[in-house]
Amino acid sequence: MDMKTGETHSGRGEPALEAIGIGKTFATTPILKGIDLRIAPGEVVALLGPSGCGKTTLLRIAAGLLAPSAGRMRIAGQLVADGAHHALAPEARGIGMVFQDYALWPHLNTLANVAFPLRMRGLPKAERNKRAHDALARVGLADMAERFPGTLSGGQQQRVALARAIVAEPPLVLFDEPLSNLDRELRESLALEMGTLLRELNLSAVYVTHDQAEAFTIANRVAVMLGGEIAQIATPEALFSDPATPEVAQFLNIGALIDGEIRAREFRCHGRMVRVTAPGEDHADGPARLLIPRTAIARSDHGPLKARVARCQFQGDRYLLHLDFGEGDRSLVCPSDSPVAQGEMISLALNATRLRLFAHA
Ligand SMILES: Nc1ncnc2c1ncn2[C@@H]1O[C@H](COP(=O)(O)OP(=O)(O)OP(=O)(O)O)[C@@H](O)[C@H]1O
Repeated sequence: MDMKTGETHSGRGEPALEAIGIGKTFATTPILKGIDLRIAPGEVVALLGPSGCGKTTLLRIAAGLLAPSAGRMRIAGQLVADGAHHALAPEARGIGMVFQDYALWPHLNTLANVAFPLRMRGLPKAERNKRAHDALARVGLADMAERFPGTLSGGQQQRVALARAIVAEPPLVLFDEPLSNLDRELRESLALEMGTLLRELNLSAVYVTHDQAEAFTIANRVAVMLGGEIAQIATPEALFSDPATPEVAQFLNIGALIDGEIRAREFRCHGRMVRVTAPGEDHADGPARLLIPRTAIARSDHGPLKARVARCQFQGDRYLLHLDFGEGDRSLVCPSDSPVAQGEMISLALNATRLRLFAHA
């Protein structure tokens, strides 16, 4: 990278980010366990996972705020971390960052805030103002250059933060839960806006969030992180239709997971309320877990699947039946036009192609 202009000369055809076997141990506790991740130029990957799974730690390693204990990382082809011995300083990585709290300077106007990283790199004033104006125009704030952050809405401030992150045309932008401080409604509309903007700008980005809807709205691919590992990385649609493990299905709350066994190509659960032909390829006899996604069931008087109604919830335009399959699993719900008494058994039709079977390890 040219330290004066902040231009990154490493190849744009290289992956925006490449992590190979990244590990991180705090004291004696392994927090990241061999993370492999490759982000193509123009791709947005969300790191999605429960609190403590290591998302922020991985992001901080990419930013250069933490060194890994093991593994290598490249940004746009440039080696930025190699085990615990070599780590390029954050400011030498040429990346953009957007944080939870926007971190805008209250005493600088929008244009000066956006131009700030260029000022740090010693660009002449005319050049940095021109580039800051361009970045503001790209996020749709061309006419707000003179305004101060305190006079902007939360959404506008977030767009200023994005303009500042992209002003030096970084090969990679890191987002650390940028919408998590906002209330739900604003978060949803901003996620939609941010997703559209990231695609239009053709940015390469890592986007950390624990909000599934936000990850699905914003990212091309979502990496589900569980216990310091990437349990699965795929498009949102593929995660839902083909979760790699029961844990991924459970974290994404796709439907009910029922323990049982396969015998002669038939899955049965011990409570005997579920008995279906085992979906997919040949399965060996033995203990297994069946995933019944919410999208696989519908009420039907003569359906093959039986469930007990645990709760009937009135929702204004319909009822939502919370179902119990006899093992205390209440994660399946089914809409209904009419109320059903608690404890009543109902029949369900099944879309067998959507069922998923996991053999017990
Ligand atoms: N500097 C540190 N020293 C010791 N332990 C740490 C340090 N930083 C993080 N951890 C631990 O590493 C684990 C992962 O933290 P991390 O912040 O990466 O999780 P996260 O997935 O981003 O969670 P959240 O969504 O709550 O931010 C946690 O158990 C945390 O307590």
